[in-house]
Amino acid sequence: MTIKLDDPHGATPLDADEIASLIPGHITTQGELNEWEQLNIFQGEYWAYQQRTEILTEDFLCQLHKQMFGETWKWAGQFRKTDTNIGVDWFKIGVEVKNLLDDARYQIEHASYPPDEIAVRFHHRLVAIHLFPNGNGRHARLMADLLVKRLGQPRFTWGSRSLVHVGETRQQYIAALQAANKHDIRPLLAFARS
Ligand SMILES: Nc1ncnc2c1ncn2[C@@H]1O[C@H](COP(=O)(O)OP(=O)(O)OP(=O)(O)O)[C@@H](O)[C@H]1O
Repeated sequence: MTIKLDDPHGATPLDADEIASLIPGHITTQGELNEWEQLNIFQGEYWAYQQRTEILTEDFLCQLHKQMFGETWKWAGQFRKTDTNIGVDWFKIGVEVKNLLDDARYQIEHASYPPDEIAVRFHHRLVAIHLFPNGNGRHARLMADLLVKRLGQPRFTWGSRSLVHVGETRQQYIAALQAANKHDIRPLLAFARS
C-alpha cells in the first residue's frame, strides 16, 4: 500500500519503511490519516496534563511521544534510527538529549533566563535534535507548553493558528526557528506568545 503524504513546508518526509509502520490498516487517504492522528494527539495532550511526575527526563520525552502517536505509528516513542533532513546524526540523539535535559535543569535552577525563554530555547533544541522519525514539531510544542506551565506561566499560543498546514503562520514559525538556528531566539519567543 502506498500513501501519498503532502508534507507541509518544513515537515520531515517519511520513507517507505516508516509508511509501512502505520498501525491502523483501514487508512488510505491523507485526510483519514490526519483525522486519526489528531484524535491520538488529543488523547496524548489529555494524558500529559494529568501527569505530576518529572518531565525533564528521556523517559518522559519518549512516553509523551508514545501517548501522542502510539495509536498511529509503530515507532512512536522510539528515537529514530535513520538520518533526516533536519536534525543531528541519529546515533548522537541520546547524548544530545542528555545535554539538553541537563542544560534545561541548570537554567531552571539558576534562573538563567525568564521562564518563557527557558521553554522556547528547550523547544528549539528539541526540534533541532529531531528525536523521532516524525511528529517532532507537535511533540516539542507540547513539551514547551508543559515546561512553561510547570514554570508558572500559561501555555504558549504558537501563532494562534494551526501550524500543520502551509500558510503565513507556519512560514513565520519556520522563519523564527531558522533565526534561532542562527542564535537569535527573539522571533521564536515572540511567535510562541502571538
Ligand atoms: N529549519 C528548521 N530548523 C529547525 N527546526 C525546523 C526547521 N524546519 C522545521 N523545523 C521543525 O521541524 C518540525 C517538522 O518535523 P516533523 O515533521 O517531525 O514534525 P511534525 O510534528 O510531524 O510536523 P508539524 O510541525 O507539521 O506538525 C517543524 O514543526 C519544526 O518544529
